[in-house]
Amino acid sequence: MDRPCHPIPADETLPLRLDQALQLLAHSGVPEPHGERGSTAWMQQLIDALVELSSRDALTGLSNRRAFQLALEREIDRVARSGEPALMLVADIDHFKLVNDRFGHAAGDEVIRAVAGVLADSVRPMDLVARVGGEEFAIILPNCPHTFGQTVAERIRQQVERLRVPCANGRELAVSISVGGAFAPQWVRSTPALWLERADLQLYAAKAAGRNRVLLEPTADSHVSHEEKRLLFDSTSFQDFI
Ligand SMILES: Nc1nc2c(ncn2[C@@H]2O[C@H](COP(=O)(O)OP(=O)(O)OP(=O)(O)O)[C@@H](O)[C@H]2O)c(=O)[nH]1
Repeated sequence: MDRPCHPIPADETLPLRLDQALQLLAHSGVPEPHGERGSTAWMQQLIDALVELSSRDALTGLSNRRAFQLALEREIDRVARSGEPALMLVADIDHFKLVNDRFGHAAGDEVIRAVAGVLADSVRPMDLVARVGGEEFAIILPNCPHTFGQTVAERIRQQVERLRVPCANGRELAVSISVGGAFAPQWVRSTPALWLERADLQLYAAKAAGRNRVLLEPTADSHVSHEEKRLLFDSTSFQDFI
């Protein structure tokens, strides 16, 4: 739950060391805040810029794992309160090690950047796309009806399949992704870890089934795990009725 935010009075006796923060922003291509240096408005812009920077993945500009975890917690709360369906997709580039081994790490980075671009362009502005590992991405799709899940995930997979990434000596690289997905259990309190684990299970299954495919957890009642039921009905007497 969001905590109330109170303005903090400035302490005139404590000089602020801002050089490193400003250097970090300059190094990341973020312009210095406008206005009078040290004023409250200036400080707020500085803080906002640092928060933004600490939420982004440096290679792709997508949300990073930290921002993803925060968004995941917020989404779980929202689903439990509103009952709206929300889908989590996890996508991993297939045989990515071969790209690095054959074409070099720089080409590998280009592929990661290009795939990130496709993922970001394939979803709605309200969806959150994050790079959560080396060649692994996660997408949270709030308010995504069950019937659209497969279509959305399949569209993303196909768009990556069509991608051609230019690399040294005029060649173009083609890659594929495997995608796993799971819906947040509606009206049931879940945890970020459990939701992610269910999507990951589908990703492993997609890899094991041959890669370059989408597998979503079936949306039957059975998708509410025992652990999630325990979180909702934290009493043994209720569990017997489920
Ligand atoms: N170029 C580049 N490579 C990375 C980065 N992060 C991780 N990697 C590499 O990504 C590769 C991931 O390989 P694996 O986990 O073996 O998986 P894979 O080859 O994609 O095979 P499957 O996932 O089983 O299809 C490793 O070689 C890592 O070194 C990065 O930021 N840039």
